[in-house]
This record gives sequence, C-alpha cells and structure tokens, in this order.
Amino acid sequence: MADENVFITEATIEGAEDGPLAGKRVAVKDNISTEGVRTTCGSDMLADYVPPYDATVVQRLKAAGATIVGKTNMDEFGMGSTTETSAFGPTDNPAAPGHVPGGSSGGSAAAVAGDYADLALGTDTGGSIRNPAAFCGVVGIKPTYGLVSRYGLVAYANSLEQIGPLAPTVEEAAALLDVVAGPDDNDATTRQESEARRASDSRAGDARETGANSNYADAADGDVEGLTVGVPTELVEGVDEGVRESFEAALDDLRDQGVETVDVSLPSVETAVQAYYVVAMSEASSNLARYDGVRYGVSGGYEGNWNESFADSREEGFGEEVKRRVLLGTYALSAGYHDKYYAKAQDARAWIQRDFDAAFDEADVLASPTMPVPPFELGESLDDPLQLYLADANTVPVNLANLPAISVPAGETDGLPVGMQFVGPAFGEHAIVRAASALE
Ligand SMILES: NC(=O)C[C@H](N)C(=O)O
Repeated sequence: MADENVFITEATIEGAEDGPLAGKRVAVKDNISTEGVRTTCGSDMLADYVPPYDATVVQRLKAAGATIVGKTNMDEFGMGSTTETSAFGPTDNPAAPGHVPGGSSGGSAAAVAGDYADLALGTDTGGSIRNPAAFCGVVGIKPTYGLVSRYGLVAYANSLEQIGPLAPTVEEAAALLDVVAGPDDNDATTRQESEARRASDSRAGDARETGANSNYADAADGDVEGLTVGVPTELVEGVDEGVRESFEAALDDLRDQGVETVDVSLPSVETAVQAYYVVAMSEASSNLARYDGVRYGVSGGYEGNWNESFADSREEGFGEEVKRRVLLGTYALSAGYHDKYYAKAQDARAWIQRDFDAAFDEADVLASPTMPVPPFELGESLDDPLQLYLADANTVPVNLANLPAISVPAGETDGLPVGMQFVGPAFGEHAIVRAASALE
C-alpha cells in the first residue's frame, strides 16, 4: 500500500463482539475525541492532546462492533478544502494521485478510497465531508443539523457543523449513519426522533418515507420513479466544463429512471460564501480562545506576563490559515463592526433558508455538482485562500440552512472524480439516500 499520509495516528480500538459494524474497519477524523488516543485536529497546538473520554459517535461505533483503525488527517481545525493546512503534511488522493483529496476530512475520504478502512467518519462545517467524497470518488453524507450528536467533537463552528459518514457505496454510508444518528442527552442540539420524523414527514411529502427515523440504509433502493429533482440554476452556472458534462449525464441517467427534473432558483446563494465565512470565522475566533497554553495547547515556559505568554503559545501552535480566521472572526465580532458583518451574515443565512423552503415546494430533492471544479494538484491552491473559499460555493448554502446533503460519484473528467450533490429538506435523509442510490 502506498503511503498516502492518511492517518495522523494509527490505532486498533476494538468494539463490541457483535453488532451491525462487526468486522468493519472504521477510520475517524482527528477532531473527534477518542479516549486514550490522541486527537490533534491536525494542529501542532494539540499534538500531544489525549482526550479523557469518547465522543458519543465513537461510543456508538464501539457498541456497534466496529474496529477503529486510526485517526485521519485533516485541515487544521477543519479550516481548509484540501487537507494541506494540516500540521502533519498533506494527504495524497488515492483516486487521483498527485492531487489533493479535498478537505477538511481528506484523510477520511482517502482512507475509504485507498482501502485503509471500510468506512470513515468526517465532519462537515461547509462541505468538509462532501468535498473530499467528491474528490476521492466515494460517498459522503452531511446530516441535518441536530441528527448526529456533536458531543466530543472539537468545535470549529458550532452552528454549522455535523459529523457524518464516508463510504464506498450509498448503502454503506447510510448504514453508518443509522449507527451514529439519534438524540443524545449530552448534546442539547440533537432532536428527538419523533420530532425529527414529523418534520421529515410533513416537509419531504414522500409517501415512501420509511416508518422509522433511522433505517436510512433501507432507503438505498434506487426506486426514484416519480421523484422530482430540482436543479438550482445558480449552482450549475459557472462550473467547470467537464464537471458540468458529468453532471448533465447523471441527470439524463436519472430521467431514464423515471425522475422528473425541474429548474429552480436560489437567488440568495450569491451571498452564501461571504455569509458562511463570516459566521464560521466568528464562531472559530470564539471557540479557539481556549488554546492559550494554559487551558489547552502548547505551553513552552514562555517569558513575560499572561498576555505575552498566551500570544507566544498561539503564535507557535497555530498555522497560517487558523491565524487568518481567528483575526478576521475577531474583527467581524468586534464592537462597531458586528452589525456590518456578523448581523448581515445572519440576515443572509435567513434569506438562504427561505429560498430553500420555497425550492422544496417544487421538488423533493435538489441536485447540483458537489464541487464546481475537479481536484486541484497538490500545492496548486495553497497561495490563494480566497479562490479556495469560492470553491465552497455549492456546499456552504446547505450548512447555512442546516439541511442534509449527500455527495455521490458521478463519473470523471480527464480521469479525475466528479461528485453529484443531492440536498433534502430538514430530516429528509431518506429522500437523498434514495436519489443517490439510483446513480450507482
Ligand atoms: N470545514 C469545512 O467544512 C470546509 C470549509 N472549506 C472551511 O474551511 O470552513
């Protein structure tokens, strides 16, 4: 096996003897706490941090019989789209050697694509599961906000992020979601199953919804006859030619299977990248305040007063991209600028949510290319953070609206994987799983 730098820490954590994941090797992103196994978030700041407890999703993996085989590489604290901001070096893309695996859950996607693991968990704040799934030619699901517990996830931007599965097939990804989904007393943002199901029943309007909240794997039946798929024109305009051709071919395939496609419009998404980065950086600046060398992080016997030693610790422990975001986020929240940036971003967020609501009056699910471009070559995008932020155009609207989405392979362009994204109404995971399974 080639060394693609998939794991930051390899481990063997055995789960229960029986269960739906017995015999499965599962890789876990390195921002999800594992008791006794270091959890670095891809940062020098946490290079020696060993959590004293398991995240809820890790407890559920173990109870389901999984064997956890390691902690995967990631952009530092989830901040990036290529896994190149990791303090532990870049990860190669097993499906497109010499190219980035996407990010920030690049190690998790590469683990599945390169058969280092059968399944993996990632986290998605603005595309961090779907982007690497698309770039590595695997399946990734970003669940509805509140479906999966975030207890034990090291926070980057709490209001946006969810833990979710990566797998070779839609059915396997859905089966892993079945294991980790569901309410948790340790995370007050998780929703009760009955409540979630009511939302799903009334809004997805799909008579074929299965009776239970979970059993997502059963929805991977490819039965899309009569399903209406909305195509938001704003998410297709301007994408790379080859990506667009693969996307159009996938739509044709769906039509052949009895899907009706309609064009829909989400005018507000033109504000999504700006709104996302203001919200994400603001939340990050607050969350990352705890890394000061005293509570958490590098503490190197620095000279000087508290302020000076905090600054020295943060200077040494954080990489460039993290520093950039903490500075910009602090600025956006500061007195005098809060209304101009943060409050405006929240307005845009509400507008985007309303546009999605209107689109789901016309369609059961929405479809777009997951990424507007094919995977970058390693090193190619490092110097241009703004360009990289723009590559999140199709994924971040979903997080701002707290909706579920899946990325499923949809062919190639010049030998590079292309992913197709399906977005569902809140708790409409069955519908997106069903649509994606029809493409396999
Ligand atoms: N974390 C994510 O979902 C990826 C996104 N590109 C970000 O840097 O915020």
